[in-house]
Amino acid sequence: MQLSIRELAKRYKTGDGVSGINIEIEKGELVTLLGPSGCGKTTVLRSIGGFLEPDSGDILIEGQSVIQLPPEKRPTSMVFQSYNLWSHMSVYDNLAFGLKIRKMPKAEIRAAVDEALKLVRLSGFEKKYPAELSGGQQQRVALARSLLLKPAVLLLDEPFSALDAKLRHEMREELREIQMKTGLTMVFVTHDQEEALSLSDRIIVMNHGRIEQIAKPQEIYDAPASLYVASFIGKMNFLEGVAEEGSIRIGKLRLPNDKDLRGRITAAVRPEDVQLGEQIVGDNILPGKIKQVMILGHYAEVTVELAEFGIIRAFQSKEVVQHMQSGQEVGVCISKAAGFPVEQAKAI
Ligand SMILES: Nc1ncnc2c1ncn2[C@@H]1O[C@H](COP(=O)(O)OP(=O)(O)OP(=O)(O)O)[C@@H](O)[C@H]1O
Repeated sequence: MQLSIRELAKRYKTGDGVSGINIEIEKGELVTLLGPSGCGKTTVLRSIGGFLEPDSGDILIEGQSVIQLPPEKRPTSMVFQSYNLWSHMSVYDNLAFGLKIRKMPKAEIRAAVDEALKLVRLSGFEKKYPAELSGGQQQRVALARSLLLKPAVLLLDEPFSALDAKLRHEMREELREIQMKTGLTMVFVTHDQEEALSLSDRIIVMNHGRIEQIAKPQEIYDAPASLYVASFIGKMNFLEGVAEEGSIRIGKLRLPNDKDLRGRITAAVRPEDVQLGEQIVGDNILPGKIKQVMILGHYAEVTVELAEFGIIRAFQSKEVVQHMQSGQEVGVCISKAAGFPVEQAKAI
């Protein structure tokens, strides 16, 4: 394993912190720590980088414990949201600095800086100063500076959150390219679920200082491990239901139940698993009334008020909703639901 985190715990004086953190990351993986503000992502990342001393637990990189080492002795490098470039130094000097300290010969430094700038698409920017660069360019320089140090694990703390949406998208793609070219292991912190879903090999979803789920993006989306993950990732409907052996009941609808759950549950239903039709009576149909139809490119988001269950949202193709309008009665079918114990709703 490239990076192993074992039973990491850190409690601040305020009582906040993280506990029971166990993570195994393979070489070349890009893993994101995802969760809302205050859930403990930065605490985990800083512990890996050595900027923060955990109360207990161990961190191993390439099989060696690094827990006793200061940040500069660890085989890690951190990219911060705020870039942290030296404003009085040119791009070249910002990049060369760490290598000069390591006493690398001048010619080698030049070659390494050239290569790093090429990787972040900033060849020719050597003589510029940080103030002459855009936010995205400054972040690319910061990234190049970290890459130059050839860390075993690159740590990225919300590196793109200061950038506008378009640039953020571009930077994600560039980071993915860099990962493919270098095969570098990366741990990326974000509170943006879209960023995590589009970037990661695996996502670690955190909540209140604990890990809720570690899985590939598709699995996190299709099979959330808890109601919290279900509510945090993607759009989701929540309906009251009852779980029995082999089935989940939502009113008169019966859906397969693949979990060992019984009794009252909260059923989570993705909008793409809701179908609308003109037929409003039937065994597998819940009656409802359309509240709103919103066309978004090739599909439409339709909001329906169900007689017994309140609001449900459905993603439909544009063709299906062509003749639908607000106030119209519709039949609602659900093809798939995941049940969660009702108590989990309190933990969100
Ligand atoms: N130095 C500190 N002293 C006391 N409490 C702290 C300290 N640093 C963090 N905390 C608290 O610990 C919890 C976890 O913080 P952390 O910064 O790890 O969360 P985060 O998920 O990275 O949040 P954000 O996305 O806002 O950076 C929060 O409740 C925070 O207020």
